Amino acid sequence: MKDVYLSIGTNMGERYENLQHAVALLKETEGIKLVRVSSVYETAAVGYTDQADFLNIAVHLKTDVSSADMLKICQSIEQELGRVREFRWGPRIIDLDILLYNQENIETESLTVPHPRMYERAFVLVPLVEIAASPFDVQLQQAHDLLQQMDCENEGITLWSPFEEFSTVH
Ligand SMILES: Nc1ncnc2c1ncn2[C@@H]1O[C@H](COP(=O)(O)OP(=O)(O)OP(=O)(O)O)[C@@H](O)[C@H]1O
Ligand SMILES: Nc1nc2c(c(=O)[nH]1)N=C(CO)CN2
Repeated sequence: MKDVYLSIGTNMGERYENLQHAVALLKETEGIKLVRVSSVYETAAVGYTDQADFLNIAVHLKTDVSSADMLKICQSIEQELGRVREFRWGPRIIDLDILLYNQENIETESLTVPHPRMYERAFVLVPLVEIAASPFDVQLQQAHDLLQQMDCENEGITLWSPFEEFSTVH
């Protein structure tokens, strides 16, 4: 089975419930095994900054679903939760991004993996490194190294709910 890492973010409505809902839908999806969910982090908006703070998590999955189908699953969960795409980097009920897919480099019209902006985003790297499985995975090692070079306090990242609390709810 392939190791896949996703980033999930939300800054509209009941943010914590949105995360729980998205994780529950992933768990219910045939062919996906949920390995680990990170703690929940509250993070200041990056990119377009004049919007509410986000809650962000990372999840580790094992699956034989192809990367193209994984993207479709992410998009269908976004739709199920009622995401309306207003503008790039704007507020959203839920956003699921594929960070890493089995250490592969993927470049298609609809999918770029590793996610092109993940290595500059502390809101992605902090939860990802928390649940990172293998020290031998070059991409995860790179995430870890880059995070160490960042000053996370300046990035406005705080622990909102620890891993144990989140993972016992569902
Ligand atoms: N690794 C990836 N994970 C998810 N979507 C991706 C990825 N690579 C490319 N995409 C494409 O990006 C498109 C736009 O995604 P989305 O609306 O979530 O962007 P965004 O969240 O506003 O910005 P960002 O990509 O910087 O997080 C999707 O339709 C999808 O085809
Ligand atoms: N803190 C934070 N900022 C963001 C996020 C996010 O998930 N968290 N997602 C964005 C769209 O990709 C843009 N900015």
